[in-house]
Amino acid sequence: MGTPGPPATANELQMPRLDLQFVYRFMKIQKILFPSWSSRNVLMFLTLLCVALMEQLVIYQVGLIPSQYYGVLGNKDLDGFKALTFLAVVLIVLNSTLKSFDQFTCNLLYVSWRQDLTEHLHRLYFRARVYYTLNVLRDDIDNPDQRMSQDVERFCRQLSSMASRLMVSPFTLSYYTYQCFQSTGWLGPVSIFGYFILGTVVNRTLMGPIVAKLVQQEKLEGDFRFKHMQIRVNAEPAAFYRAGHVEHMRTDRRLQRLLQTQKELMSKELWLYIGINTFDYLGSILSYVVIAIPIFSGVYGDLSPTELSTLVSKNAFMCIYLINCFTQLIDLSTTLSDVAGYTHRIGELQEALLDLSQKSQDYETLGESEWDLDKAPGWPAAEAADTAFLLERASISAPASDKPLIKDLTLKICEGQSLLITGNTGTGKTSLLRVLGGLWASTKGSVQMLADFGPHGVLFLPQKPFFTDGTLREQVIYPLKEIYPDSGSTDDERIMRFLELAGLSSLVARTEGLDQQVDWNWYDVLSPGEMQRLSFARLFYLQPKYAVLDEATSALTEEAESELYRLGQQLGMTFISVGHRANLEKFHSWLLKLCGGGRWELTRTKME
Ligand SMILES: Nc1ncnc2c1ncn2[C@@H]1O[C@H](COP(=O)(O)OP(=O)(O)OP(=O)(O)O)[C@@H](O)[C@H]1O
Repeated sequence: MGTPGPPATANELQMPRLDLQFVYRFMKIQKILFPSWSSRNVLMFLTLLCVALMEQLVIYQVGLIPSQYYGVLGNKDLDGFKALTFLAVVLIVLNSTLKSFDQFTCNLLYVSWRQDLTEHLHRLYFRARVYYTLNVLRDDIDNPDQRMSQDVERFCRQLSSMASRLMVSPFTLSYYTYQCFQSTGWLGPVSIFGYFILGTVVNRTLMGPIVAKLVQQEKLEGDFRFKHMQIRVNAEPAAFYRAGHVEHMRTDRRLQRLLQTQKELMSKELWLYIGINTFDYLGSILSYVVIAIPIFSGVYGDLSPTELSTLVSKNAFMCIYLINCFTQLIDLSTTLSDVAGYTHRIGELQEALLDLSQKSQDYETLGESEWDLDKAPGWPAAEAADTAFLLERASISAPASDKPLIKDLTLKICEGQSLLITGNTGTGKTSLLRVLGGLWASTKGSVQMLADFGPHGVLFLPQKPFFTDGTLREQVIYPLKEIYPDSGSTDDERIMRFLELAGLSSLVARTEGLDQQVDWNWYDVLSPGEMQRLSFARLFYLQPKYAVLDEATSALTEEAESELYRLGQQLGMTFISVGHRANLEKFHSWLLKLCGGGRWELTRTKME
């Protein structure tokens, strides 16, 4: 096993472009959006296609109406006029209904795509401990949260806005190419296609730098949001430091960087807009150029001026329609460059997540089901293991460091043989727990966890207490889900008893019961000592056989600390604790002292 470190990825060196990698990533995302032929999204996509085609048919009919008015008005045909007006009103109502339905289906498709893509990324992100590795140990993927929230949202929105225009284009293009060919021969379609290819090449060149800039802009957008998040989460310490001024300056600096990049993006987009508009307007005279060539080369030499102008008008109509189809596609260039930027950001994240979840599966022993109902407290426990951890000549280093924190540690942690880990700051106490918990791999030797995670197995209380959003009950039973075996009053009694034992009876009054939804952030309203007590209430409720505690009582008095450890012992827990106070020794059989530079000493303690 090697130390997990940031693997050197080619992504860091590559500028995101409109290239093959974009196509590859785009197709991979499409597989998530359209998982099978019978999927909901395919059905919605087909509905959208039908609506868009019907819309085109109706638009064509509406386009013919003005010329028919000339006929009925010229002939003073009142009945014809009434019938035509009725038809026009019906067609216009039909057209606006279809257009609105088109928009509605696009919006539904956007929501459905967003749901599928975000849920897919969530599945990978929350699998095993991928979220930890990605956020803490890898630095090549910036702001995964921004990618899963805003980037996915914008990608799906832009893609859905392109969808209906893009999907009808093969049909309209084929139809009008045929019509254009009928009226102008091969010259019309060939020159229009040539013009479109030229426009595409020019636009693609102009879009290249936009994609890279957009990716950079989204990164800075994520950094800016993160800064605000940092202030929000740390508002109290910041206020103690009177940090408003300095944080104002730093937050503004991030904003400036973001806005500067946005301006650069806009100036790059300016060139693309110039390209698109030039192409649009040049296209409108292209139809006359197409007609002019045979006229000046004498093909229509024998036609009278009237016949010639009729021919010109007919040909121009078909050419303009065909050119219009192409310009609509070219107009999508700005949207496409946005989609390409988001595709790269989401694609990079997806690749990193797949890579990490693949690796974590290789040495993953914890299945999600292990936190399920059948292992909850009060439920018949599976045969518990006598040994929790077995380390053989294990060496540990911090990520991306070759200096060992611990060298050649051989250790067996068995039931009833509690272990206290001490040592100076930075000697690797928490790192050892990270290796025991499977967050880090050892650099040498082997580390085995022989007991399961969870109730009746091993439970970790990290140095920073962790609380989820939700009720007091959800904090206590965490990370079990809502279902628990002794539901109703039996479970309530247990929770109340453990809260009382942890010295938190008053908290129940504050939250007005176990199941009252609170709208506060638990970190803001609980003192550090209360947070540690609540973590212990959780520990008592879950009753693991082995409790791994990382300075879990550092904010409490020695008496409170002893009391909580004593209760834990009475509940039959074996402790693996990191702590500094001599007071703790009496609850442990072994003392592992980390001396720095990889050295360690393992001795027996004098238990009470
Ligand atoms: N994610 C990380 N990336 C790189 N280095 C890290 C990381 N986490 C910890 N370290 C480094 O590893 C060393 C050991 O850290 P560790 O958290 O194990 O210390 P500790 O002994 O628990 O200290 P303390 O008593 O302050 O809690 C420290 O020098 C720390 O800076």
